Amino acid sequence: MIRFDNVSKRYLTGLDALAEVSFEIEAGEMVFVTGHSGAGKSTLLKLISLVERPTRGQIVVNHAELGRVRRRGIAHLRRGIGMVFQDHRLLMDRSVFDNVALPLLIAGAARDEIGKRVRAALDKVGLLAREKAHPLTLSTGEQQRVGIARAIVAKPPMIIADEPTGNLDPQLSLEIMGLFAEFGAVGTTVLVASHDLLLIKRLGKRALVLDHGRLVDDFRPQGKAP
Ligand SMILES: Nc1ncnc2c1ncn2[C@@H]1O[C@H](COP(=O)(O)OP(=O)(O)OP(=O)(O)O)[C@@H](O)[C@H]1O
Repeated sequence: MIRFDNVSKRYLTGLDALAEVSFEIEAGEMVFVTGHSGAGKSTLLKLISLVERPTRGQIVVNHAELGRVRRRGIAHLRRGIGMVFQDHRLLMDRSVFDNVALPLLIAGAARDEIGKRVRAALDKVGLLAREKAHPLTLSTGEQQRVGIARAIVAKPPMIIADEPTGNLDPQLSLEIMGLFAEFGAVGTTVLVASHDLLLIKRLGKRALVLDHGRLVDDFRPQGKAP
């Protein structure tokens, strides 16, 4: 779950990237955050993963109040969040398997456990047959799916994704978003930043709309009351 209470973020430049933003996302919900370029979408995700700290307000993520999380606690908090990026940030000199295994290696998982979990994650994104391949030999959509497998391999209670379909064509984008929706359906909280309104509409999910750092709409598809 994620809760923002009156959260504002002013960068050192003096720019208010977020202003008095409040919302709550329950465990297992899939929600989009959308808005124009520069509206504050990435900033909102960075506050959740503690890449940035808010100037004012309170944020609770997976029951942890972030204001109380000190530098030493950040790695622990991030283990509870699977992160997906537009540029997927894969290690190009490692195999698909090794890329997906990374979060488990960092967490100190046992070798046979790693094998089992990596294959389960690759199976979920439809890439089980490509575990030995190198990311450079995969299509852009496949690379993005490796990034998603890496994000879910340690079974985090939450996934956040920043423009995960930014480089993909409409059909692939829909497939990738469909994957995220599946994770939501099994109890994972999913928050996806996207400017693709058409795609968001097709998915029929809740959408937080930012405009110059302000939350101007919390759109819920019909039949899904708060
Ligand atoms: N580290 C920073 N220092 C100063 N200003 C920043 C910093 N990061 C972002 N900004 C500014 O804050 C505002 C919000 O940026 P943010 O990246 O959150 O928007 P966004 O909605 O994700 O945009 P886009 O869709 O273009 O990625 C923008 O005006 C941006 O220039």
